[in-house]
Amino acid sequence: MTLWPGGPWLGGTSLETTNHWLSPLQVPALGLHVGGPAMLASQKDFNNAVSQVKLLKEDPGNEVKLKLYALYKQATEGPCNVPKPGMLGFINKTKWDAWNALGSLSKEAARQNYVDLVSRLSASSESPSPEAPAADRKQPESDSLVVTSEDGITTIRLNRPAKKNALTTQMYRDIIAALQAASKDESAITVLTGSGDYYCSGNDLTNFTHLPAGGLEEMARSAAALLRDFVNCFIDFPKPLVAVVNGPAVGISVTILGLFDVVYATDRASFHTPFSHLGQSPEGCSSYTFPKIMGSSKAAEMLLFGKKLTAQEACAQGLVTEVFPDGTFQKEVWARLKAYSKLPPNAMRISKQIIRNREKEKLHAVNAEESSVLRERWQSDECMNAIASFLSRKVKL
Ligand SMILES: CCCC/C=C/CC(=O)SCCNC(=O)CCNC(=O)[C@H](O)C(C)(C)COP(=O)(O)OP(=O)(O)OC[C@H]1O[C@@H](n2cnc3c(N)ncnc32)[C@H](O)[C@@H]1OP(=O)(O)O
Repeated sequence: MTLWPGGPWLGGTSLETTNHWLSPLQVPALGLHVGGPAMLASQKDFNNAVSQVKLLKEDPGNEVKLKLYALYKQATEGPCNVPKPGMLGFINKTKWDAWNALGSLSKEAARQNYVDLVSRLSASSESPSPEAPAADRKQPESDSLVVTSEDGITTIRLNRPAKKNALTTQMYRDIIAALQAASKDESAITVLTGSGDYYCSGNDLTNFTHLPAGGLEEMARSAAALLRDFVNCFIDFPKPLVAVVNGPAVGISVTILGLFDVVYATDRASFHTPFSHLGQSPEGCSSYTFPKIMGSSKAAEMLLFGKKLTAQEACAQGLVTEVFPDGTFQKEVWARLKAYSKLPPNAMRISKQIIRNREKEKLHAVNAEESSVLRERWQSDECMNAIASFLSRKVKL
């Protein structure tokens, strides 16, 4: 099926005509409503993305063009409220379905998703080769992250055991780079794990103490942008992604587990999302994935009240795939992963795509919204006081 046949309606499939992808109504003079949370893409970002689409070197394929179309319509006109085309207008109907599927997604979130999608397309069309061998991998900027590739498995290891593997700003950036490299390398499976007795104690709370020249507002803006980019990488990661949870997990290291394909945990692990205690709100798409995984009331107990789950409880709730005795955890898990890594990699990728793809746009929208809400939270007294209490050693979770 081609959704973009040559013809007056949509233009052809060649890249010279990509400026017609959005032309059922001809791209209007973009006099769009701008509003909503300030951190979402600006009108200018959106206009730039619309121009950038026309410069893509590779045709992104019909499925992606359909997404671009739907997001464009939602961003410029809001939810689909035009009558459904009849069966004979097959292309119109397919496009209508794509737009309609975005439901009540706000114009601002659609605009952000459009900008994110174009930026991902631009990045991938600029990448020099689809396969970056492990030897060419750019090593992380600091020792706090160690990336290795062996036996068909790329392992990203948080390596700051003295600080319970708390995530510094540089570590978020390094993880993003490591995931981007892993998505293109020869490995079949990618693993995230930690060094020492903790898996990860979440965001390094001292990240909030390095105030840039623009003050608190600028700090919150850039942290929200980093958070959004970080979580987007997990949403889009194309290969099987496995968390090897070697000890307690806190905050964002727990919430993103909903974006992993498999989660193995030692029986020493615990899972803690103390957002209210910290004056913060959920991220990592957990406001969407947790209720789906464990039901809304169990999710609320974790995300609103900060209930800490044992590994067995997390497994019973579906957040963890399997729990292993601590004494044999590493041996058992790695033996299993090595066996899985020998399975045909393309089949695993394609199966993951089928399982995850229809959720992706939703997850991007959730991520944009959560990041936007957190940007405000990080500037609140509740959050500032909680962080100050931790840093002055008055409170430990
Ligand atoms: C830009 C994107 C932002 C995304 C936002 C995400 C939100 C979150 O992730 S919220 C979760 C934030 N995490 C926490 O609140 C955990 C705070 N840490 C603790 O409560 C405790 O340290 C612990 C329960 C994790 C461990 O307690 P334990 O007694 O075993 O060890 P400690 O002596 O406290 O820790 C050793 C050492 O590590 C430092 N540290 C631990 N966690 C953090 C952290 N999250 N941020 C900064 N520093 C941390 C702790 O201060 C100790 O340091 P010193 O040895 O120098 O005192």
